[in-house]
Amino acid sequence: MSAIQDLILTTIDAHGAIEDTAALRINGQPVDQLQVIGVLNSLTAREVVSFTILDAEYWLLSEEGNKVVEHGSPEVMVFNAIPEGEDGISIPELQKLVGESYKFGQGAAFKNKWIKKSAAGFARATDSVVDSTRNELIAIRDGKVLAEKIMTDYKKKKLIDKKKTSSYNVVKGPKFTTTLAKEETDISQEMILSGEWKTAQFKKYNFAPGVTGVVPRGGYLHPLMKVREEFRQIFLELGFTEMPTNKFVDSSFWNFDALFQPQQHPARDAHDTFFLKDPATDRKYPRDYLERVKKVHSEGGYGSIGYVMDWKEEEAEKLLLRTHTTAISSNMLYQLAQEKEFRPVKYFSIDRVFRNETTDATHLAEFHQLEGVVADRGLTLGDLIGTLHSFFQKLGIPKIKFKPAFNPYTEPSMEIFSWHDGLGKWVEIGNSGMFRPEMLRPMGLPEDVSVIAWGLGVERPTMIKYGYDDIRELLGHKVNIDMVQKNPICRLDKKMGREL
Ligand SMILES: N[C@@H](Cc1ccccc1)C(=O)O
Repeated sequence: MSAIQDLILTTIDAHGAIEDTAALRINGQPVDQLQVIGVLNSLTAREVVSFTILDAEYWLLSEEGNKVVEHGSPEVMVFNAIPEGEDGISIPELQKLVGESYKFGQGAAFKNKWIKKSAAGFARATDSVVDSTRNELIAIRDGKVLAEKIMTDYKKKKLIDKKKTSSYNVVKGPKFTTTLAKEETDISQEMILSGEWKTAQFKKYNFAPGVTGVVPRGGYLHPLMKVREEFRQIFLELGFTEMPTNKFVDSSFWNFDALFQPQQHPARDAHDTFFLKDPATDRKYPRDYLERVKKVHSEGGYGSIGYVMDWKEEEAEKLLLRTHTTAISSNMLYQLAQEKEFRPVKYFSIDRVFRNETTDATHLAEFHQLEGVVADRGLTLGDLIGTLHSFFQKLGIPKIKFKPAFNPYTEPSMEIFSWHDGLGKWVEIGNSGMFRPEMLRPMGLPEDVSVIAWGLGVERPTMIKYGYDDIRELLGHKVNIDMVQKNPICRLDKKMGREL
């Protein structure tokens, strides 16, 4: 409860009413009446008190009036500046002594017969004077109201100003109490969980005409969409073309087999991958390409011995929710290989992928991946490292390092780590490598063409940027709207409306 509300309620309790709130004091200081009316309005709405407005006027010294109190009135200043005796003082000297007030003070002092002309200029015409203006202004400052004529005269001379105030007369309302329960505005999750809502008192809705509520905020971009757009801009600036990412469902063929991922690989287990029940299979892949993929898996080729195991189309035709965006890359590279003449490409994609994970604060069964693919003649691991450096530089991650890793479809492979200032350690942010000939040659890409590629999750940088510590909040309905508003998106494009 506010100190003012407390004071109002206890005063009424002790005296039955408050005659004039102007008399209220906290620590000896008068209480701000603007705060008083705020409290009174809310207490009145709850019928705890009712009040009437007391309008009052009071006088205040102007800046000029305060100067008179401090230095004396101009005519007294002029009188005091003239030395005793008949000779008096020269006008320029007197002007210099009195300063600004001279012009006004000299006339008044002369009119009052306090000073007279002398040989030098002016001499005193009386022994002493009384500064009644100053005395009266002091009285006004201390709250006295003098005769109307005097007041209007000083007002005309701009020595005093009239001010208006409001204070209040307060009496008990029908529901008067000194122990006022806190009123809740909204029911919260915590109140529901604790059961507090059962006894809590809620503020009444105010349907009074002309009362407007808070305009609900809405229409903001999801943090993931913002980060996705930032990534997209970086790729576009680097001259990359976006791959179409419009299907979540693909066959195991494009998601695994085309990438030379062995059919016995644990990732192809239902524990890790979501397979479809109905339809469960699809054979939308070229037969001749399928034959070449089958061959490289089971028998090898292009300098590889393959996996020396049976390869079954029944595994390849299984439909699944794509487990990585590399399924899109394999499709696009195959299409590129079918063009009459090879042309270098730089592709990227940013989209959702799915894995059969137990969800917790850092894992979800669906998340977003960002992928880059560059195909050209004569690319080396140095190109991959250099491209990643410039890419992460643009992303605002200047410190990266690589660690040798293994992927069925890349050789060499490198995990990408970035230095995390907040955590004070290196964190894994992605994976990369050079696609293997066992993947590229069956597609029909020329022997001297190499493809470098990398992929990273979108959620982790988004969580860091927008202050989430639970990934489930990011993809659930509990959007941290304040964080979203603090980070307005720079650009919007039509494509962004597609998802989420
Ligand atoms: N597909 C890999 C990332 C990757 C992409 C391209 C090349 C190498 C690795 C993953 O899901 O982690």
